Amino acid sequence: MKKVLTIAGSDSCGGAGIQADLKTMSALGVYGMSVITAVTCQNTKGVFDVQEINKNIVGSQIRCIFDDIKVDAVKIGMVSNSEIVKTIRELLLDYKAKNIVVDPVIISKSGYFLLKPEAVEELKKLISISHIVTPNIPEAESLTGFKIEDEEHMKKAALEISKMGPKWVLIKGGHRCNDANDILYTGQKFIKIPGKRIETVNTHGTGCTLSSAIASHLAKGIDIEESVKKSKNYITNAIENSFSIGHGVGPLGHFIELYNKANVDYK
Ligand SMILES: Nc1ncnc2c1ncn2[C@@H]1O[C@H](COP(=O)(O)OP(=O)(O)OP(=O)(O)O)[C@@H](O)[C@H]1O
Ligand SMILES: Cc1ncc(CO)c(N)n1
Repeated sequence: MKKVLTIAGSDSCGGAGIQADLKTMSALGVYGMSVITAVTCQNTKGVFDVQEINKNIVGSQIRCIFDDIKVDAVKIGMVSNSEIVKTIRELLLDYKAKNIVVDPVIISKSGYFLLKPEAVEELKKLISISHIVTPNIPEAESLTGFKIEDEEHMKKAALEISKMGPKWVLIKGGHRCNDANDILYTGQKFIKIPGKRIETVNTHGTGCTLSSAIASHLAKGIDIEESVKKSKNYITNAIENSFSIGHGVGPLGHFIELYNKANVDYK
């Protein structure tokens, strides 16, 4: 069985972060492992408190895994502060980690800063060692410093972010209200990843789920373009099967049987 590591924050209500990552990996038939960078106190209404994990403990978790287990892909989500980001980058380089997917988590849907603003420069260095980076529109705006209002701007942002050194860039369009099209930049060309917009409030953890799905598909040896397309199918189905559990933004449905029944192109 392929083994995928998520390095991210814990979400107490289970919709995003480590919990969403592990649910996605199980649904896609890979073995999920975790390095926790922060514990967030979170529910469907928002993020209320955060305890960052000491960088030495983050480093120690990473060493425990790589010293013992062959890791087929790594997904990185919430990384909280510069010291944690630097520790992760240095160790992944030391261990020659492959198939690194960076979801550059900066701000939660509810508006809570999950990355200290001064850590953005360090985050760019982490992006430089990634196979693929998957910013949403606000994150792409923070990384590039310009406003993104249409697909041309998404392409311009992809070009700018590509100069930071990742092999591929996926700009996610979930924050635009008319469609759910994403733009993939291969370093040579743009590929439009079309998406149909689903009208629901229950979209907690969409970014975490998409990046974990990409890491899971890469781990299986699927090429990057196909991995992104299969993961887009997975996220669309998970949003279609999302549901309400509290008073706010509910989680996605990681139900592989509904995914298979939907007859989406997935092996
Ligand atoms: N309402 C929706 N209908 C269909 N697809 C959506 C919808 N919202 C988001 N998506 C898709 O979900 C994926 C994740 O994109 P999104 O922009 O929501 O990520 P995100 O903001 O990083 O998520 P989060 O920070 O909540 O984890 C993208 O492929 C996007 O197009
Ligand atoms: C722990 C965690 N990671 C990522 C997100 C996505 O915004 C979130 N809400 N919580």
